[in-house]
Amino acid sequence: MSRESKSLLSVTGLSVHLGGRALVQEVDLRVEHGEILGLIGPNGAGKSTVVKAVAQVLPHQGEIRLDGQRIARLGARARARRLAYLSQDDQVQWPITVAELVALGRYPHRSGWGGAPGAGDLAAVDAAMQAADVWSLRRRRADQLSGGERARARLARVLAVQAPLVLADEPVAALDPRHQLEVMALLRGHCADGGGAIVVLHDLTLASRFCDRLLLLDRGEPVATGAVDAVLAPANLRAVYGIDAVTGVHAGQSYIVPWSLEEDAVRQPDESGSQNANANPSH
Ligand SMILES: Nc1ncnc2c1ncn2[C@@H]1O[C@H](COP(=O)(O)OP(=O)(O)OP(=O)(O)O)[C@@H](O)[C@H]1O
Repeated sequence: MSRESKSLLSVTGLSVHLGGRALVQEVDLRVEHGEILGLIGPNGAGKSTVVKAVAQVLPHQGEIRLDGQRIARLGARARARRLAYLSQDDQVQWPITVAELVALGRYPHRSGWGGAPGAGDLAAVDAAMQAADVWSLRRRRADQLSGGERARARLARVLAVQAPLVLADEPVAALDPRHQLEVMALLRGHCADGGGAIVVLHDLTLASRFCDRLLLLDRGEPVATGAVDAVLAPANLRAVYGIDAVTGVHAGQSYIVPWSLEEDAVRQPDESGSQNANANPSH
């Protein structure tokens, strides 16, 4: 069996052209069962475009396989059961309750795209609302929630699918620190159960804490991919973001905190002993 056929997701030579422009060019990536791949890069780098192409909502070139099967050959229902997509567009347009919004995640499992929900569907919806901490909001109108509440309700809809692969485009952008940690831990839990995820993140601290591997994009092209420490190397942060970062180790795990613009990055270790990336080139 080839390496690709074992991966939960493998993407080869992904390119997206829209409006006469190449938005993404020649991106390769894979997600193994049990793994979070963090997709990072500056604004406009092409992160959402990659995720949308994998979710099959944008035309693209290249090969995308789920557990070795070409995704283009899967029917819409089979695909929707195996891949759940949390888009960056965070609006809820309809005056439905949170419970009804989350139940939309079960449609791929119901007969005839709209048959009555079974006990398994109801249990999945309840579990997803509990996990995303929106149980107490379940009777509230989804279009009247705060940004953070809405983000968790939309995440619950994605969790309710119980798809092996989750594609989450900036799932923590609107969340307070506690809910950010909870959402990342939820995604880790999904992977611990054998699933996998691509998570688009701007927060490099969360990326270093929760992702197994990273893919760094810039201007539509891959700059670095692989182990977190290697991708977040000082040279990459400077080249792509024009920043330097403080790094350290806590509880046996390395972390990173974006610290300064490249121009004023030359600093001495501070009194606490932390060093910036420039002073600690080995990262
Ligand atoms: N429908 C479209 N038609 C033309 N260009 C588009 C379209 N959607 C996005 N783009 C362009 O493609 C590039 C990549 O956009 P994309 O949304 O993938 O970036 P991103 O890395 O997710 O950015 P951000 O961090 O700001 O969300 C940008 O230059 C954007 O303006």
